[in-house]
Amino acid sequence: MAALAALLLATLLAALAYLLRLLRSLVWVPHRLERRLRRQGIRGPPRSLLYGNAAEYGALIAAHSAPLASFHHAFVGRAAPEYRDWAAQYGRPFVFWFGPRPRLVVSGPEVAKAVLTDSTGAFRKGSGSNVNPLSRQLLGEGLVALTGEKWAHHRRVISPAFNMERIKGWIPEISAITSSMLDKWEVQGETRAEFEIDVNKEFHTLSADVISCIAFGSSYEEGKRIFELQDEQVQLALLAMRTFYFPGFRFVPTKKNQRRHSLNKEIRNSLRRLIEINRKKCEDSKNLLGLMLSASKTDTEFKMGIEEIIDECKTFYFAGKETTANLLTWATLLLALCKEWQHKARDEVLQVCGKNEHPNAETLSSLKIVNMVLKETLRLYPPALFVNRTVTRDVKLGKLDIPAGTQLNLPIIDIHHDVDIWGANAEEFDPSRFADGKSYHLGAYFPFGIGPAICVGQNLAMVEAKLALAMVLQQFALDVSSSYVHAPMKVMTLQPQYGAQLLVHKI
Ligand code: HEM
Repeated sequence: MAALAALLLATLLAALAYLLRLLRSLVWVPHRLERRLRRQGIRGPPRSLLYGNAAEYGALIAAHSAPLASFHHAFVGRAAPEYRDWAAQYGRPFVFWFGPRPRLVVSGPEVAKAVLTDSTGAFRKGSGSNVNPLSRQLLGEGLVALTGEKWAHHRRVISPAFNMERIKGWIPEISAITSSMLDKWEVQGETRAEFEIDVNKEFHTLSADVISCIAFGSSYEEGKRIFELQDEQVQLALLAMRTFYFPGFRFVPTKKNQRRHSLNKEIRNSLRRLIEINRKKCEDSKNLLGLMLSASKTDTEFKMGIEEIIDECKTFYFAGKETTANLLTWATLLLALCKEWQHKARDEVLQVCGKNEHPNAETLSSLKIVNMVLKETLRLYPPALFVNRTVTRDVKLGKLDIPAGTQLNLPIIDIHHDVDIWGANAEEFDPSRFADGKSYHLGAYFPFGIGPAICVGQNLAMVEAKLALAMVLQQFALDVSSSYVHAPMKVMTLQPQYGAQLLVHKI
C-alpha cells in the first residue's frame, strides 16, 4: 500500500514538474520575450497563446491569393505579404509568432551581414520550423537541420563533393541529361512549329535527375519514388511549420501524423535500398554518397552512421532539386518576357559555343551574359525567400537588444527588392546590374546565404543552371504562353503557382 502511494506521489510530482516546464516554455518565456521586444517599440499582430499568428498569417495569404494582373516583378506583397503588410502596419523591425517563440523580421544589408557572418556563436542556424520535429521529417537531420559540432563535421565530409573542380568534372553528365530533355522537346516540335511546354515540370525532372546522378550515382527513375513522396511531405511540413507544436504531439495518431510517419518510413526505406544498390559503384567514387560511405568506415571523428547518411540524402534530394529547378523556371520565364535579354544571351551562347557544341567547362566560364541573367533572376525571384537564425544569447544588433530565444528572420526577397538598395528600378529585370566590375553590399544580395553556412550546393546550382539555360537558348526561342498566369508563391521555395507555360519553337 505504501509502495503504491509512493508510486502515485512520484507520478504526480513528475506530472507536476512536466506541467510547470510546459507552462514556463509556453507562457512565461514567450511573455518575457514579448515584453522585452515591446519595450523597444517592436510590434506585430496580436498573438494567440497556442497558435501565435498562424490564423492571421493564413488570412494574409488568402487576402493576396489572386494572381497578378500582369507579368511584373513587384510581387513581394503576394509571395511574402508579411514583409509588406505587417511591416507597413507595425513598422520595421516587426515580430510575429508561429508558436511560442517570436520571429523577428529584421531588415537592411548591415544586419544581414552581421548575423550571417557572425563568428561568436550568438546566432545559430535554423529556427522554429527546424525545431518542430514534424517539419524536420522532410529534410531529415541533415546539414540544413544540424548545428554545432555535428554540423561542422558533416559539412567537412560533404563539401569536397561540391568544390568547383569536382563540379566541372560533372559537366558532361549534366549536359547529357539536359540534352535528353531537349530531345524530347524536339520531338514535340516535329509536328508543330511552336508548342506549349510547362518548363517548371521539365526543370524539376532535370534537376532531380542531375542530383540523383552526380550526388548518388543513380538515375531519376531510381529516386523517382523518393521525390514523389517528398512532394507530399512538403505540404505536411508546411502545415506543421505554421501551427503550434505541442511537445509529444507527433506520437498522437491523428490521420496527418500517421501519413507523416508512413511517408517518413517509406522514404527512409527507399533511401536505404538505393544506398545498398549504389554502394559498390559509389565506394570508390568521390561523389556525395561515396564520400559519406567512406566516412562511415573510418574510425575517426569523421565517422557517419547509415542513419545519418540517410538523413543527408533526404536533405540533398530536397535542397538539390527544388531550388535549382525554380531558378531555371524563373530565368526562362523572364527571358521569354524580356526579348531583348533573350537575344543578348542567345547571341552570346552562339558566339561562344556555336550552334551545335554543348558548353564545356571553358566555354561556360565565358558566358558572362547568361551568368548576369541568372544572378538577376536570383535577385528578383530568389528560390529561398529568407534565412532563419536562432539567437542563442542576449545580443545587441545595431540599436536593438535581442533576447536569447528569439528567432531572427532575414528576408532575402525583401532586401533583394528594396528600392533604397537597388534604385528606382528595383522591381525591374535588369541583368546589367551584375555586369563585370559592378559591386554591391554583401548583405544586400545573398540568394545562397553568406558566411560559414552558405549553401554547400551553390557551385552545382550555378553550373547546372548556366549549362541548361545556355543549351535551351542554343536550340529554342521562348515566348510566354497566353495560358501562363503570373502568381509567384512561397511553397518552401518560390514557385509559379499555376506552372510556367512557355511557347517554344526550334531555331
Ligand atoms: C539556386 C539554387 C539554390 C539556392 C538559391 C540555394 C539557397 C540556399 C540558402 C539560402 C541556404 C541557407 C544558407 C544559410 O542558412 O545561411 C542553403 C543551404 C543549403 N543548400 Fe542550397 N540553394 C540552392 C541549391 C542547392 C543545391 C543544388 C544543393 C545540393 C545539391 C543545396 C544544398 C544545400 C544545403 C545542404 C544547405 C545547408 C548548408 C549548411 O547548413 O551547411 N542547395 N541553400
